[in-house]
Amino acid sequence: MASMADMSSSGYSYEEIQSIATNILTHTKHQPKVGIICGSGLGGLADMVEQHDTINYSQIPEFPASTVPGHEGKLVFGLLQGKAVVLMRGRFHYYEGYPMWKVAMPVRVMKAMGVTTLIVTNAAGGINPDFNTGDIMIIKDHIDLPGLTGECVLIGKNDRRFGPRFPATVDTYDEELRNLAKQISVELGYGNIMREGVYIMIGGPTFETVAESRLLRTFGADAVGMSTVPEAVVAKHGGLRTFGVSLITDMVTLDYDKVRNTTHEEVLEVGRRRAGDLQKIVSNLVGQMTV
Ligand SMILES: O=P(O)(O)O[C@H]1O[C@H](CO)[C@@H](O)[C@H]1O
Ligand code: HPA
Repeated sequence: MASMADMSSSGYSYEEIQSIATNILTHTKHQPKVGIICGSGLGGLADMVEQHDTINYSQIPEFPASTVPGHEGKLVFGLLQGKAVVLMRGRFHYYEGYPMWKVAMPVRVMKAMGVTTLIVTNAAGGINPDFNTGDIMIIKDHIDLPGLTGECVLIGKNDRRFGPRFPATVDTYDEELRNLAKQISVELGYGNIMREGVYIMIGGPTFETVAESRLLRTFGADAVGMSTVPEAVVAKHGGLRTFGVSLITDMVTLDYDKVRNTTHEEVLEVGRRRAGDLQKIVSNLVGQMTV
């Protein structure tokens, strides 16, 4: 694949994406319909997958490498609650040095493999003062801060086979799936920690200053993270149904008298404690959704 896209281009061609997908499918007996991208420390969902085939990213030509602790760098195919899924145990982030298109390129590969529904999970900082560490937030909407400032994942030449030049994004997160997830959460006894809100993406890797957190709050954001939005935008562009969910792993500092440092270790630690709850909700959602 000598002509593969480089850092300066707008991404892999349609044919290149098809070829990557075809290559990956030779490693598995499954034909996934649901794609799941696991957030920091949230890869344990893969352990619930039955009859699994696991492929390291390093085995896949043209796939980026995971460089962040809590992101293992594996594709896991198998059955989750009886549904054929593919999980990314490890996602790519802009702050790792990847161009935006490369961060989200696995979503196009998933679609080329036959995926019609995308589930994105992440660890996020709580901005809404009514939230608590350990809460689970269904993403109702997002703010693409990099996109608004000129780093939209869809910048570059548009191939209509991927989607339209000017996609609407108002309904990126499927209402039916959000409602089903809320119902499942209540049934599982998680009603008291379940939230719904707006996720804002920052470029990272710095955690926010107090002034920045205050700014993000005035924008109307409930939670902040460094991922998810490029993936969801590419999914919407490609006509995939999307569901997003955040585990609130820390609360951002909005008060100069209560300054505290957020660390990635803390994010992973909360993930270790609460990932099981998120996994139960997501696996039940997959089990009950129509595909
Ligand atoms: O969004 P995910 O991949 O869950 O990870 C979140 O956790 C990391 C910071 O601790 C950042 O990468 C942030 O985006
Ligand atoms: N800020 C940004 N990204 C994050 C945070 C945060 O507080 N927690 C987890 N990911």
